[in-house]
Amino acid sequence: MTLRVGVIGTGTIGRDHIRRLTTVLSGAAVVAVADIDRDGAAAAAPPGAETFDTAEALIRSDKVDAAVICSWGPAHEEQLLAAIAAGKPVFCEKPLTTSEAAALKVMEAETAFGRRLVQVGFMRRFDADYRRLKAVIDAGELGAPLMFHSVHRNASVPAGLYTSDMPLNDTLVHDADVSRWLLTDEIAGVEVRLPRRSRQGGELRDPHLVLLHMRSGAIVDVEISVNIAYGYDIRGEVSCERGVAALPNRPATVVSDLRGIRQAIPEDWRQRFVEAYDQEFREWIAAASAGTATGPSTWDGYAATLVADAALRAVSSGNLEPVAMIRKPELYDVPAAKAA
Ligand SMILES: NC(=O)c1ccc[n+]([C@@H]2O[C@H](COP(=O)([O-])OP(=O)(O)OC[C@H]3O[C@@H](n4cnc5c(N)ncnc54)[C@H](O)[C@@H]3O)[C@@H](O)[C@H]2O)c1
Ligand SMILES: O[C@H]1[C@H](O)[C@@H](O)[C@H](O)[C@@H](O)[C@H]1O
Repeated sequence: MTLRVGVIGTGTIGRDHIRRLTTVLSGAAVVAVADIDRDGAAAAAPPGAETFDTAEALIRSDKVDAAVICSWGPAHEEQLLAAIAAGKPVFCEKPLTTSEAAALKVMEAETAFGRRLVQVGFMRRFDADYRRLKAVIDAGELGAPLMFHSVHRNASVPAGLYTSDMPLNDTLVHDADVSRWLLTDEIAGVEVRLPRRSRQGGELRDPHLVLLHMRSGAIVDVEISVNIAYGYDIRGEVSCERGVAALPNRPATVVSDLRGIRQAIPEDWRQRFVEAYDQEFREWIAAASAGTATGPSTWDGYAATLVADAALRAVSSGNLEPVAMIRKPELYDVPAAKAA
C-alpha cells in the first residue's frame, strides 16, 4: 500500500522533503500540497499532485492519508490540531509549537484521541553517528555521562526572517532534544551567557552560550552560532566517568595535498543530515502506514518548547531559569532508551 501524503509548506525544507518522498524513498507518494503562497505550492507540486488553498482543506481531503507540516513554527499548532481532529498521522517539522500553551493543547488533543499521531522533526535521533554515540553511552562501559559539549553552528541565517529569539526557540531546540535523548534525562534548568557579539550577523544577537542543567546533575554546554560564515558545523562530545565519546566530523573523508590535510564542511543542514532525514521519513512512512507515529513525540516537542521558553527568560534575567514539566501522560511512556 502506498501512503498518500499531503505536504503543507513548500519552502526550503518542504521542497526537500517532497524530493525525498518522491524520488528517494518507497512506500509513499506526495498527492497534495498547500502553502499560503499558492504559486510556490503549485511550482513545488510533483506531477499529478493537487494544490489546496488551505492546510485544513488538504488535511480533510479523503485523498490524503497523512500530512507533513513544513510551514513556519507559529502555524504548526492549528495544523496539528486539524490533523488530530481528522485522525490522520502527521509529521511536523520542529519546533512543535512556539509556546507552552500551544504544545499543551496539541498534547491534550492527541491524548484524548488515544493513539500517537504526531512525529516531530528532530532528525538528529535518526543520524547514524548520534545513534552510535547513544549506544556507547547506554552500554554503560564509560560510566555515567557527566557533561555533553554540543556545538551548533550555521554558516548564516536568512536576514530579516530569522529574528533574535530564534537562536533559542528555533535552533537550540535540536540540542535540547538530543541532550534529553542521548543522556536519557530531563532538563531541569537553563542558563544563557551572551559572549561578545559577532559582527557577521548585523543587529542579530549571536552567538549564545547555553547551559542545560539535567535532572541527574549532568551539565550540557551548547554553543549556538548562526553566522559562523565557514559552513554548517555540528559537533558533540560526551564526557563520562571513565571515558569520552564524540561524534565524528562529517563528511569523514580526509584529503591530503599540497594545501594541507583537510575535511570538507557541509553548507547547511540539508547536506549534513541528508541521511538522517531519509531515515526519519523511512521510519515515519512505516508508522504512518500503520496509522500511528514513532520517534520524537508531542511530549518531546513540548519539552523542547519549555527549554526554549526558559532560555528566553534566562537572557532577560541572567539567572538559572527552571523548567517545570507536567506529569508525562501514559501515551508517551515509552522507555526512553528504546525510543528513536
Ligand atoms: N529539522 C530541520 O533541520 C529543519 C531545517 C529547516 C527548517 N526546519 C523547520 O521547518 C519549518 C519550515 O522551515 P523552512 O526553512 O522551510 O522555511 P521557509 O520559510 O523556507 O518555508 C516555510 C513555508 O511555509 C509557508 N507557510 C507559512 N505559514 C503557512 C500556513 N499557515 N499554511 C501553509 N503554508 C504556510 C510559507 O509560505 C513558506 O513557503 C520551520 O518550522 C523550521 O524550523 C527544520
Ligand atoms: O530551521 C533550521 C534547522 O532546524 C537547522 O537544523 C538548524 O541548524 C537551524 O539553526 C534552524 O534555523
